[in-house]
Amino acid sequence: MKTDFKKVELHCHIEGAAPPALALAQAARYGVDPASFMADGRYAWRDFAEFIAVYDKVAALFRTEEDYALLTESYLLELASVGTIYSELIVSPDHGDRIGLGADGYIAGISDGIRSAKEKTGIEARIIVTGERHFGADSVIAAAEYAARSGNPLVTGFNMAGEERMGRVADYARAFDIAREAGLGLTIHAGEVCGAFSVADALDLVRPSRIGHGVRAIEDADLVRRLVDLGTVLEVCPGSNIALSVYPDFESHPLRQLFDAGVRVCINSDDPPFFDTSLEREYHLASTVFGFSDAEVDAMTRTALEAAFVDEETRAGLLAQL
Ligand SMILES: Nc1ncnc2[nH]cnc12
Ligand SMILES: [Zn+2]
Repeated sequence: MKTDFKKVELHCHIEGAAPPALALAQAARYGVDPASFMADGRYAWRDFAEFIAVYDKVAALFRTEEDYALLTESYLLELASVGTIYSELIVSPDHGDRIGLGADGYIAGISDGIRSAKEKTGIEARIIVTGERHFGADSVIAAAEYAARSGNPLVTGFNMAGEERMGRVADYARAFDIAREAGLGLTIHAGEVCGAFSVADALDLVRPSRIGHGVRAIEDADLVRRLVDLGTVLEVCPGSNIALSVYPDFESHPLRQLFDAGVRVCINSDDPPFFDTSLEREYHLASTVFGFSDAEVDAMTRTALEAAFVDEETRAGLLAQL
């Protein structure tokens, strides 16, 4: 088994990449009591709803452009150190607004972090603006409008994350129309907390080229065939799914079944320190627990690059590195 895979990640939330030690340092700096989101040096939550609430509290510890530049650069340097050549970061302008930094400062800090990591290591990265479902349809539409007019060449995609049980995809479809018209790549969290119907809704109403998670599509054989026919790429995050109890253990996780059925899948970490994971660990799990051969792991990395929201010249350069 190879251990030095070239790696690609399409699905990691920027605040979800904050190591607990950094969050604690930020809390001390801003005089925030960490007791409501951390215990014994770890993020503390018991279920998906609490996880989302803790995520938002951790996000509120990053308050300046410099805070975001440091967080972004640190995560990308870590990725580069384990052989990652490309990363897409899921970012929410709402978090910038909510701490008073504003969306522009928030994206500027993240962009600075991306540029300095690229200078130091060569790692390529892009920004996927996301609406947070639990902040309501208006805020998701505002996030799409922001992404559509951003003019920042690093902003190449639009996503929707957050509490999947809030509303139906139809309530948020307008946001995706705005992003599609602006030429952004589309991906959406679905089939994580909610069942196969949420993936079908996403395909019907958003027509995304990728889906965040999507693993619960396995509950509907016709839907699995539809994903195969469409070539939709699932950004699968196994460690996250186990930590959030979408599945009780890796043995019950459908990654292998989806791959064998011909669904295009790739491997991601989602919010690594929240789930005691890392992209490196997710790759390791693919080889060990899921039993993928080296060639199959490389094929998933290739799938990720084929589905990446980058221009064709950048894609060709990245594919050439595999
Ligand atoms: N796994 C996840 N699902 C939905 N929203 C999220 N935000 C951060 N991580 C998330
Ligand atoms: Zn996610």
